Amino acid sequence: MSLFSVNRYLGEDADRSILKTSQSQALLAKLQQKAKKKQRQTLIEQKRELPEEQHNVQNKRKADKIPSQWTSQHKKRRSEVLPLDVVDSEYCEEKRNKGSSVESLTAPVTGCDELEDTEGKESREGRVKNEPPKQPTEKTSAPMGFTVMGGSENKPVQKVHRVLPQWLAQPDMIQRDIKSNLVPVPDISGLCAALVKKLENNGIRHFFPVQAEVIPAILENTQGLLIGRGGYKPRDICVSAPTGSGKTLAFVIPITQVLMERVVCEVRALAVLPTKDLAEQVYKVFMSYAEGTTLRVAMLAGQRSFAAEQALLSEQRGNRRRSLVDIVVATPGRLVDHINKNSGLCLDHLRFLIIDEADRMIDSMHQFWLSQVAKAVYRSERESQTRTMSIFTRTDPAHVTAASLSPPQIPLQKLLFSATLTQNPEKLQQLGLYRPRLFSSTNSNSDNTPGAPAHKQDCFDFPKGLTEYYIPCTLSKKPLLILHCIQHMKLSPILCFTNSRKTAHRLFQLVQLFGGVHTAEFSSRLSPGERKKTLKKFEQGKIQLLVSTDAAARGIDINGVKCVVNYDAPQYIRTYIHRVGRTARAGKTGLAFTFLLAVQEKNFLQMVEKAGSPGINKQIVKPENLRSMEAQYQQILQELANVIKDEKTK
Ligand SMILES: Nc1ncnc2c1ncn2[C@@H]1O[C@H](COP(=O)(O)OP(=O)(O)OP(=O)(O)O)[C@@H](O)[C@H]1O
Repeated sequence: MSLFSVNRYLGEDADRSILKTSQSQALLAKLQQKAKKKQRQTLIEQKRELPEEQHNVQNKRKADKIPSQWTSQHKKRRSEVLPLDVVDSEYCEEKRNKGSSVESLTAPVTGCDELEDTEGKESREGRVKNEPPKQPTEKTSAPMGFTVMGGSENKPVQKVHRVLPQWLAQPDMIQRDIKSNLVPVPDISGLCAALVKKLENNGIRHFFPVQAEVIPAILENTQGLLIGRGGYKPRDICVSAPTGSGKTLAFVIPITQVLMERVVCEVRALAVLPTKDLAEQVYKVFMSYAEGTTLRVAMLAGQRSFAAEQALLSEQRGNRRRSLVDIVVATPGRLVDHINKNSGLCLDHLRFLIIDEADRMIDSMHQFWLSQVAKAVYRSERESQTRTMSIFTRTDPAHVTAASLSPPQIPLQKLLFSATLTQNPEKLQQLGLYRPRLFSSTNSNSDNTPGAPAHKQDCFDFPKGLTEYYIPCTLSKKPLLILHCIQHMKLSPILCFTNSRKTAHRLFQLVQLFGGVHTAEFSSRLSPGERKKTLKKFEQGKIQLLVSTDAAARGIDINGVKCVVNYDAPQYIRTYIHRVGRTARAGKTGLAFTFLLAVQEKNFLQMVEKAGSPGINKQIVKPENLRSMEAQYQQILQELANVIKDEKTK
């Protein structure tokens, strides 16, 4: 028997399953009622058959007003007819329903005592007032009048609404429309002239909305020796803004600004990204703004040998270790390697931990990379003092008290960025955020009161300049459709996504055999060097169709993608958002097409609508528009079969 129950919000799917459960429970209740009715009928029939002698005993007792008692003989006989609990409760109920005197039958039976407390009493009073007998309620008739210990009860499952904590329910809002909310760079205070000049040289005279909000928020907590204002620990910052909205500069600029004032070189900023390609991209941005300053940046993503990376990190001078970098950009696996192998990466002075593509990084939390970083950051005081002569101490995060803040501290501030940041507090909790502050371009809570239930699932923002379409099609027509997009709809350059490496390769081969279209593939089949070259060619407009796996779906900033095509419909909404987000970046416009099979249409459209898409338009491509290519297509399919065969033998 459960003493209490905890109702948990399990997402919309759970709600649906609750609905299903209540439906099945209703069905069960109906069946139980039917069974009960049948039992009652049997009972009545059996009662009629009770021996004359027993009726006489009962009648005699009633007449003499003998306190109602079951004689052992009576009990025995009743139990011979039906099991005791069934007989007693049903029989009592039957009697009561008929409005007859039930005292003689109910009094000695414990299960019926319970009934007496509630319904039985009422019915007697009712009879005194000559009121008509009441119909038994659900409670009295339920299960035979006895409280079933440990049994399953037919209670409807309570629907639990999601309730967000205040910081998630009430974010600092970021304007969605980039173009009409540009903020001139000099309007943001706290940036030195050199950095403003560098921004200008890079063609940046205005900040995008996310940058205008987040840069001051990061700068406001940093003074002098990097201790929070008034000695307090700065709040962690989470940023959820659309793809291509400029999140990278939102952390690169303030971090560069803060660290430019440092005296001693130590690792003070660590940016963690899920893939090598993304790490390299962020590394390049840091490098471009660190150029001309004394700041040093290193990348730990396995692009070089471990020893080469190690040499970048620190050098030994006598018995002292000297850091050679201020900013480290890393992938989780390589980072953990360096921490565990004690390669010279010292995180004692780490001030900023940037987690880009945060939702993906949370998913990879099973790799325990964050706990390894935390271990390296909060090493015991004694241990760290033997290695570095520091005036700072760093203690494990705990409650903030006057005592805990009295020695100088280097606070560690976490900065999370994503276009699809989860709003699941349980997932975010894994990051151990300190008084987090959310900047978001969507408010998923329709009711703005703090703690009010949010009924929607995670809802995301789409780039303003993006127009979404879907094209209903059949499996065999997909290759012709992509060619139609290039040759007749003139949509190139197209970034085309497939769900697997194999499909990407086959489609690439097929389009090549067709001829007339400059095509390339982008997947883990290629080495990092080849991938880099391919992206460069695509950016230069030398490739009309780039067929890619999801390797290029997240975070990759490719200039001039006019159109994204989902050759295979993505299974998850986050994948869709990141794929289509490779176009319509930095306030520009872009098109996204998704090829949908008839069986996929309903679910896919529902998924996109639920995620907050402003609308996805239907684009029909008539079969006659593809007919001119069909004969060649059939011929090429045969050629392709031979190419595949050759490939396999090789
Ligand atoms: N203030 C600005 N002015 C002009 N261009 C900008 C500005 N800020 C960023 N950009 C450009 O916008 C593009 C997108 O920026 P960025 O890659 O940072 O987007 P993002 O929000 O990180 O996207 P994603 O979520 O897809 O990773 C980049 O090419 C960047 O150079």
